[in-house]
Amino acid sequence: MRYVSTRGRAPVLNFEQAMMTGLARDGGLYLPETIPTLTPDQIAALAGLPYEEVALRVLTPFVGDSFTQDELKGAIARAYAGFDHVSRAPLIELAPGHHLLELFHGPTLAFKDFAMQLIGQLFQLALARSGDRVTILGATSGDTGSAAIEAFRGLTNVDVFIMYPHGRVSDVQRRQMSTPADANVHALAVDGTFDDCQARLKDLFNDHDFRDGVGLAGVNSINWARVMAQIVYYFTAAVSLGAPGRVIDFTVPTGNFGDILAGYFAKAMGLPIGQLVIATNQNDILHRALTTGEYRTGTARPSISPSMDIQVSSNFERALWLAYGRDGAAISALMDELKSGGFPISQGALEQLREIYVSGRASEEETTAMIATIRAETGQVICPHTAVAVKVAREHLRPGVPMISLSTAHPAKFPDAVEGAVGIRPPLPPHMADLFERDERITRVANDAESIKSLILARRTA
Ligand SMILES: Cc1ncc(COP(=O)(O)O)c(C=O)c1O
Ligand SMILES: N[C@@H](CCOP(=O)(O)O)C(=O)O
Repeated sequence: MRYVSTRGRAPVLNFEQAMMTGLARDGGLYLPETIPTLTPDQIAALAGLPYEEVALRVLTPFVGDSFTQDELKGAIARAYAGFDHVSRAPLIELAPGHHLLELFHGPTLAFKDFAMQLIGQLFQLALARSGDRVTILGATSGDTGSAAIEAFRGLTNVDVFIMYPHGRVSDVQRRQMSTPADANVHALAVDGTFDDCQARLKDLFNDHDFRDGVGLAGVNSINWARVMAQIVYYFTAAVSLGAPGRVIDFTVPTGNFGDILAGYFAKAMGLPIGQLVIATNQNDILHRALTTGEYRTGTARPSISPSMDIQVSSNFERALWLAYGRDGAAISALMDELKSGGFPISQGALEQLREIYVSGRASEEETTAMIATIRAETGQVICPHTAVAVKVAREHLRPGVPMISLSTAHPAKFPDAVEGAVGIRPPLPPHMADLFERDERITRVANDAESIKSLILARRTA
């Protein structure tokens, strides 16, 4: 499989190269040149298989010959062995026809573990083969950072620097990043928003001398491997409800657009997904883009679903590339316009996007109310990101078509929001029970590429 950049001017790479490269050298994002498909029989045959086997069958065509089947199979097995649920991604019925896909049974209690645990394994295989050392730089609104630290902590050939917006992640999320004692991981509190962190990340990737000098690698969803790994649970969930024999709808709480893009790829591979519903919180740039046709950024406002406090939605570039007929020059021009505030989406591209995605938003009050409603109706306690999805999903239910809402984080990661809605603080699982007794290690850093660069150069060992 060959991978091409959304901006059309970076080298074409194989899977392993694209994974180790992260951001393309022209500033774009890598995507597979063609989308592999599974026949209805191949999809039907996934029913009842272990998660790991489905992952192997779905991911193999994307990985191509970068890893042998044994290597990939071993990496998948190790990636999911630490999950605390035998199904890895269990599906529970919330109400007749409306299901929750629980994606928080990995070590850091959010859906990020599905991809991060796997790419942690694949990075180790690739680095062992090449003998290289890398410096991973990540930007997080809370969950990617903790998942990355968990996946790469303690490795001798990797340094990990995670930038998060100071004061804008939950206490649990911050402590997940700041308490690991491993010398190779560094939590950086940036004076800014998540969008600032992501922009600084791209600044440093686009500084080719620095990038090459420290062997910069990226594990945000700018890395195609992140999106790819998330395709799998769309298959396991849909097949367990009768796909390919019936159409299934999905609602995805959305910020950086990685998770819902994985849903699009599942659909393009042949999974009969009907609606793909984008659910945003009050930072609703994507909902506004779909409804008005104008993709315009602003400043993210802190919310009770902080992981989705995002205005510049990185993976939307991939969706635009597909909608603009894979025109790298057009995407480069649009991304330049985005730096000065935004752009109108062309009519043709907008029509294509609207054929694939629908959208909705949940205000702060609606999110809180939905946590309370679900608790009252089912006894279930859901996290605020999940509540955003459930609220929007309920507006898109269709008779006879099952709806699956993605439950992207464990409620214990956001105890204040949950307590504000239902008066209880969900307990952390046993492996994190002493999280608030552990020592924290945080470096405060200015929202400035040079300061972040100096810090990395001073701290890295790899
Ligand atoms: C808990 C949670 N839900 C939803 C999202 C949004 O996912 P994406 O950025 O892939 O759109 C995030 C952040 O990525 C998250 O951490
Ligand atoms: N919500 C994310 C933001 C980063 O997204 P990514 O999928 O691009 O890594 C987070 O929790 O950090």
